Amino acid sequence: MAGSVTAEEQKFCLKEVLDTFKLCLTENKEVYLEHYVAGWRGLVKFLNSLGSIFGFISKDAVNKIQILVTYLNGENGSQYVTVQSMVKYELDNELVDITRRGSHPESGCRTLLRLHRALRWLELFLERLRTSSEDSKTSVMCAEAYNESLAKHHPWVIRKAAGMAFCVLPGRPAFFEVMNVSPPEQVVPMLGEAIPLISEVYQVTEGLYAQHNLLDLP
Ligand SMILES: CCCCCCCC/C=C\CCCCCCCC(=O)N[C@@H](COP(=O)(O)O)[C@H](O)/C=C/CCCCCCCCCCCCC
Repeated sequence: MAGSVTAEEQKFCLKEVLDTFKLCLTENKEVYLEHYVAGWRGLVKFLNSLGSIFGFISKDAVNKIQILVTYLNGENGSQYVTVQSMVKYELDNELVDITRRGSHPESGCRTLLRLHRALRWLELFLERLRTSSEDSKTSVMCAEAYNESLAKHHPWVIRKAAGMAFCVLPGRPAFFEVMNVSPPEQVVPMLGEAIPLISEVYQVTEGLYAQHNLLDLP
């Protein structure tokens, strides 16, 4: 049926996300926006499978993905092929609110920055998952990763809501099951493959944003 999304398409698959992040970097270490947002889309599937308490997080991520997809598919889409070209285009054309929110509250640069900060959370969380023992608590790993990364950018109310959502995260075995990896023993090696890729994409973006003083965009 045209336009309908099958259950299979909505199902998270760690391998799929891994493959997407593999495609993210060009030979010159630029970040393809198309694959970057595809990686996030895949991750949001995981979040959606955890229940409605994560809906406010998923909604925010989907909203930001959609903003970037609209730029990618828009009339200036060719300027948005890589994060590097997006930064250059938006800065050259004064399309970014640099110090306070003004006429460009949804620039590609500030929108991607929010996902970029979340990518650091993901890297820290996955590394904890990878090295955890069977009885480790995903809620604790998630909260620790959050406190080391995203939390400093969020107001009290969001930190509280996120903290409450983390408490209902499933245990490590159920969590691994949702990753849809067969056999499940492959989850840890697959995380071992995914984390350096995610980390490299994060580092390249961080370097670019630092170089242009964009790390604190309002
Ligand atoms: C490999 C499989 C295992 C891990 C799967 C993880 C799946 C995670 C999928 C998505 C993560 C959500 C990314 C959230 C982006 C948040 C961006 C952000 O910081 N937005 C805030 C600021 O935006 P503006 O107001 O300036 O536009 C916004 O205020 C935030 C709202 C929502 C709360 C965000 C809390 C984020 C918590 C970290 C994610 C926890 C997911 C737990 C699931 C394991």
